[in-house]
Amino acid sequence: MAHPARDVRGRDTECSRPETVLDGWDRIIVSGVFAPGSASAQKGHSLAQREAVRSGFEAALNEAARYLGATSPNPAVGCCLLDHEGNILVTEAHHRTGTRHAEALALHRARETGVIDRVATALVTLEPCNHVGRTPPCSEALRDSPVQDVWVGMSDPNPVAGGGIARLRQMPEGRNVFLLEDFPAFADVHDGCAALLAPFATRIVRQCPWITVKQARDNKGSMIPPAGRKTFTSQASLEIAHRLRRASDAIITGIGTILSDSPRFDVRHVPDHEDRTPRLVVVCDRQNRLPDSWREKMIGSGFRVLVSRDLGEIPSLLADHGVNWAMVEAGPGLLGEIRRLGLWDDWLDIQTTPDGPDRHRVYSHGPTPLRFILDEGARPLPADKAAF
Ligand SMILES: NC(=O)C1=CN([C@@H]2O[C@H](COP(=O)(O)OP(=O)(O)OC[C@H]3O[C@@H](n4cnc5c(N)ncnc54)[C@H](OP(=O)(O)O)[C@@H]3O)[C@@H](O)[C@H]2O)C=CC1
Ligand SMILES: Nc1c(N[C@@H]2O[C@H](COP(=O)(O)O)[C@@H](O)[C@H]2O)[nH]c(=O)[nH]c1=O
Repeated sequence: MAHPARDVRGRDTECSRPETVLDGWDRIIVSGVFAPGSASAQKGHSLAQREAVRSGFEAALNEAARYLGATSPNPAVGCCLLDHEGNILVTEAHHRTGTRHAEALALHRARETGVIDRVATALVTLEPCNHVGRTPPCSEALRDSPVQDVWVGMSDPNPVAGGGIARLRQMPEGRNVFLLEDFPAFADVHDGCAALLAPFATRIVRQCPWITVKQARDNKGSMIPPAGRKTFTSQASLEIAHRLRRASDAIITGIGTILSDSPRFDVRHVPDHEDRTPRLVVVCDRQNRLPDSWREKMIGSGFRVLVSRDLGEIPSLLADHGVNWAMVEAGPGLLGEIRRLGLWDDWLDIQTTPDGPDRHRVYSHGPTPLRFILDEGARPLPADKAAF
């Protein structure tokens, strides 16, 4: 099949951000250096403070990314609490809808572990909420804590939950709210927060999920596995594909894939969240060819199965089901249609090479949550969470 980059360029005209091509996964870890005289320095932050903010956000992002796919329809959010010297005291994340938000959980842990009086700074990847939902407003939790400085990674695109920054700005003199977007030296950290939020933000703003296509090709460019097999990529690539399954809320596939492979679509090569919501599979099938046996097997394994005769309706259908991030695992037939309609946000192209490791390319229209999927191999799970 032809190279997907052509479509990316085609859609660039509609995009405010330039095309991002990430080649391999070693270059997309959050990192960077501070320019001397940066906005942060002008606003009176020392180098040590800026480094503390950077490493705190990195910790918060990595922790939150582990819950992508578990929090929906809520966003994945991380929070890191620092002491007066900039040391990390607590890093926490939102785990799933209905449970404590990241800030509230981090403050709770700080109280539980007796470090609350040492907390000076809170770094939050998303604007703290300001409404009473299933949990109390995080803006109040921060206001009623010893936190002096709050750093906010992204403002909340959800009109219901916004207003937290304004509320925090009413904190008494001497307590500050900083937005990453005001600090050019933190542009890459801000991009990290945008990438983490992209699935949720897309659903809220566009009423459709973030859609990632995962395409595996052999060394001749074909997507078709050898006879008798379903996959041909390396173990490392399968792990990436299964991390993507774990992080996404739904799989879009085509009837051709079901009939050829009878895919399981479960998460096998990486640890899964025990308590994640049942996965949703949408099968594009216009002629009712879906075998009952496959559907029943999937439902028996805890999946919900929807059938669609109209690919174009799928994004809004998924958004109605609270899906933030959908991945496509389909053959060349459906991928051709998806490309033609421009129904994708990023595209992971895995190509096997004759000798040596597979080659991974990501095509994206902006900060892509795939960075967290590709990056995870470098981050072993903490011992206490390894068995989640
Ligand atoms: N390497 C990889 O990453 C992957 C490879 N594969 C391989 O791909 C092969 C199967 O490929 P293929 O047959 O193309 O299968 P697909 O999964 O791409 O399904 C294609 C079918 O989707 C339906 N469809 C197409 N467009 C639309 C639309 N606009 N709306 C609704 N339905 C639509 C059509 O069926 P109908 O006309 O009946 O509705 C079409 O025949 C297998 O060998 C499998 O192993 C599969 C997944 C991933
Ligand atoms: N061929 C191919 C992939 N193909 C996808 O994996 C599905 C099989 O999933 P499961 O039944 O859960 O093992 C298959 O139907 C197709 O969607 N994936 C990859 O990472 N690499 C590969 O080489």
